Amino acid sequence: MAQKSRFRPTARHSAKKSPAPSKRKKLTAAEKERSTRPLREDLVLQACLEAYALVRHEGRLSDRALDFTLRRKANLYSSERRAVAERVYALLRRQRTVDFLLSRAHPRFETLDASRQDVLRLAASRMLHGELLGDVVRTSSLASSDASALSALPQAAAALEALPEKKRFPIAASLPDFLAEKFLALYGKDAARAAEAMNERAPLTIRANLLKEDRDALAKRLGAEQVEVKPTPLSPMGLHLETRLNVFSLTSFREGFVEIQDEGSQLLGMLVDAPPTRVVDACAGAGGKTLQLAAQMKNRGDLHAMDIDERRLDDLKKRARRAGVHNVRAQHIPAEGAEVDAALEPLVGKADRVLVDAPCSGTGTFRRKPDARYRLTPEELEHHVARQKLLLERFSRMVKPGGRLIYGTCSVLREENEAVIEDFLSRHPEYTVRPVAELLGAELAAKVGPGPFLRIAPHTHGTDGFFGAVLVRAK
Ligand SMILES: C[S@@+](CC[C@H](N)C(=O)[O-])C[C@H]1O[C@@H](n2cnc3c(N)ncnc32)[C@H](O)[C@@H]1O
Repeated sequence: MAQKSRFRPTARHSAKKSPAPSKRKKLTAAEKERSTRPLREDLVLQACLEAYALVRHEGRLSDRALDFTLRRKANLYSSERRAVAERVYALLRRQRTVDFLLSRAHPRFETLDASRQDVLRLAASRMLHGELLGDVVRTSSLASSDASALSALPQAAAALEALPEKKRFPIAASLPDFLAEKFLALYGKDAARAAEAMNERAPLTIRANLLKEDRDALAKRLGAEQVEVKPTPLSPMGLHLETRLNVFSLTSFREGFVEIQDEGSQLLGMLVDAPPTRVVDACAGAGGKTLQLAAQMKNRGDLHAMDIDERRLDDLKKRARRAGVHNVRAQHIPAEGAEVDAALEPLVGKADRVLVDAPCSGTGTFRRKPDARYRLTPEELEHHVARQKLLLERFSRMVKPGGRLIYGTCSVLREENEAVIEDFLSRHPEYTVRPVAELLGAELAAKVGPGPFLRIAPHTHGTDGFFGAVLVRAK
């Protein structure tokens, strides 16, 4: 990034991807007027500052901070709420770049108070995303010395470009140094492209609930709700929403025809290929994949959904009810100690499939959680890896002879993926790798790419980053 072209005026945030109002629903005269009205920039700025400060200075998660702020700002119109979310996310994605540029462009940036710095950060980020200097200055309530710093951003960007690659890349990609190193090692000459794609806005993707109808029927149903969709290129049950809207407000959602799920997550779910017998989803969370597995099982057999987080399991139960899923048994399990063994004992050696969708660094989902990268530390990554190895070991005990163990993460890092599998196989000669191509079918396998594992990422597949491995236990 940080080529001078970044400062060329390109599409504006809301102008670029806002749905055509007429496509969505018939607007009342008042709504029509509001949707075409210019943003009340002072209110938008206040809301951006509040949400951003909650993330940057108080360590809140970005989605929660935005939710919290926007709930309190009930007077904002939907176009303004969208602008707040887009601007805050855009800045979080480019935070390190923006800070570097401002520290070059503004002689006293580091000594300014936090809120003045944040006003400047938001303004610089908008320029970085293609808005015009004049528009940004006019709508940003900047002190005049701060406004002139913005006009020095292109020179600061040139200074960034002139840095040696090892220094430039982490700043340009807006990644912590240790992660940037890992990206370079993993992707080599494609590292910049990989990081760029992780800094793009993610598509809004849904999965058709195949217990009710297939994706073509769902696309028609959504069309009747004035929602434009496009089939996902890889998953046969996915649709990208072309219109930005609140999915929860759709009748199709409330009636259980739709689940929000990234296309990559759907592909990982497909690897389970769950028969209608006994299946365990060991880290089920709120059930994104559990519901997909229930559909694979045609709502028959026993699907054991386990997690240590009771609240997520409560969500799972609600989602299962909405989706018309009847074969799930949600089980809250302890995280550690002898009680874990006792909780799993009845299923030891009994499951045809065990999915371990392990907690991970989330490096594959940075486009949705742009602040996550700044929280991740090398120590935390080590902790994730140790836990992944432990969980794979622990839950593998439930796989019956001839059954399959499916391991997945939403990380792109080898230490959380291939290395965890290698470690497991070194201690378990009774398991062999089943190449994912055999489960996905020739056509899809060709699109997903070579190798025994599922390894997808935003820059290569347009999905979130996911890893999946299928291990078969000898009979
Ligand atoms: C990647 S998330 C799962 C996402 C979920 N499968 C989905 O598709 O929506 C990992 C989950 O592992 C759970 N977890 C963490 N430690 C665990 C443990 N010791 N045993 C079981 N689950 C655990 C977390 O609570 C979290 O819900």
